Amino acid sequence: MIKVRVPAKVNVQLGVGGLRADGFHDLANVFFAVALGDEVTAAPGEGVTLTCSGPDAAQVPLDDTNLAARAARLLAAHHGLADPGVHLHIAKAIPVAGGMAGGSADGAAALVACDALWGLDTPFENLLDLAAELGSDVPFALLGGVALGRGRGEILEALPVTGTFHWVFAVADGGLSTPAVFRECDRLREEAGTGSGDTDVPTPDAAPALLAALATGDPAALAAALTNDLQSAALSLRPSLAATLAAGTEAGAIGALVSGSGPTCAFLAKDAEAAEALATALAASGTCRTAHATYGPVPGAAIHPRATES
Ligand SMILES: C[C@@](CO)(OP(=O)(O)O)[C@H](O)COP(=O)(O)OP(=O)(O)OC[C@H]1O[C@@H](n2ccc(N)nc2=O)[C@H](O)[C@@H]1O
Ligand SMILES: Nc1ncnc2c1ncn2[C@@H]1O[C@H](COP(=O)(O)OP(=O)(O)O)[C@@H](O)[C@H]1O
Repeated sequence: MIKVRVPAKVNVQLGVGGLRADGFHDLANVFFAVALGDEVTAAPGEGVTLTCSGPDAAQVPLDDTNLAARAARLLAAHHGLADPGVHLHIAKAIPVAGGMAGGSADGAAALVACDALWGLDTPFENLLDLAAELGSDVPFALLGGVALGRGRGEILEALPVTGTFHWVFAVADGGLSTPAVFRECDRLREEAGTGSGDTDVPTPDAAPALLAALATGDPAALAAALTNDLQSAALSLRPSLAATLAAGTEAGAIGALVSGSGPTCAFLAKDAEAAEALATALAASGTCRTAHATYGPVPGAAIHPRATES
């Protein structure tokens, strides 16, 4: 049995370019991996089967659309395995459809777990290519740390970072659909008269102040540099998130933004103690379902050394 831990992400910068002909947007996506994560276990089985546990398990599809199952089948096909056998179990802690790339994390974890279970020893570069076939966010879940994602987010460059940053995530009731939030971003741009195509919208790039804040490990500077071009679209589709962001700021967060396509809201705290107090205040604020204190950056999908047996 192989157990893999995999992190969720927050986008500390999400610069969104225009809509491309292939339906994706070019991004300057600065991913940041946090300790809040899922665990995916791979055990010998017949065919590809799946179970899921955790408070949000009922919202996770257990059919072939699940990114963990798709990852197992893609890896098997890559190696020409005609009859792959694995039972995957997802212990789900990452909010579902929350803008924290939980499905992508499980896809990355399943690639690593099945690779080990089946003794394939696939080179990391090939795993990254398979991950990009599964989804724009999946390669980062393999890499972890902090990275700039270009293209649709799949072309990664690891970024230098110093120290540990402390975060709180306020989990909303219900999710938001990623394609719907990108569509709303395009609609708001059209409405503002700026155009939404890739010839109208400038190609985004990582902000120098953000890169410096990460490299020097300065939480106040990172807080000041947090940006998300999808935030107004997420707020447009879910206006109640404004109250969540305000509650976190009033409770002492030094920075606040919607995580990716939302609706989870992310708050930066000055230290671990401040993060715990902020999570308690947010959970009691009535503006979210629950709140978790966590930290990062942490590594990408990795086999848990003490949970592996043959
Ligand atoms: C917005 C982000 C920010 O990291 O994550 P979430 O907040 O959803 O976790 C990502 O770009 C989500 O990546 P991911 O969830 O892997 O998306 P994919 O499966 O590749 O694409 C789903 C759909 O989202 C839209 N999409 C995604 C990526 C991108 N660069 N441009 C897009 O327009 C497209 O409509 C696409 O059909
Ligand atoms: N392993 C998985 N965990 C969660 N959702 C999954 C998974 N595989 C596929 N999905 C589907 O992907 C959708 C987006 O989920 P998720 O990746 O959690 O959110 P987001 O795209 O906001 O980061 C879910 O609503 C669900 O239908």
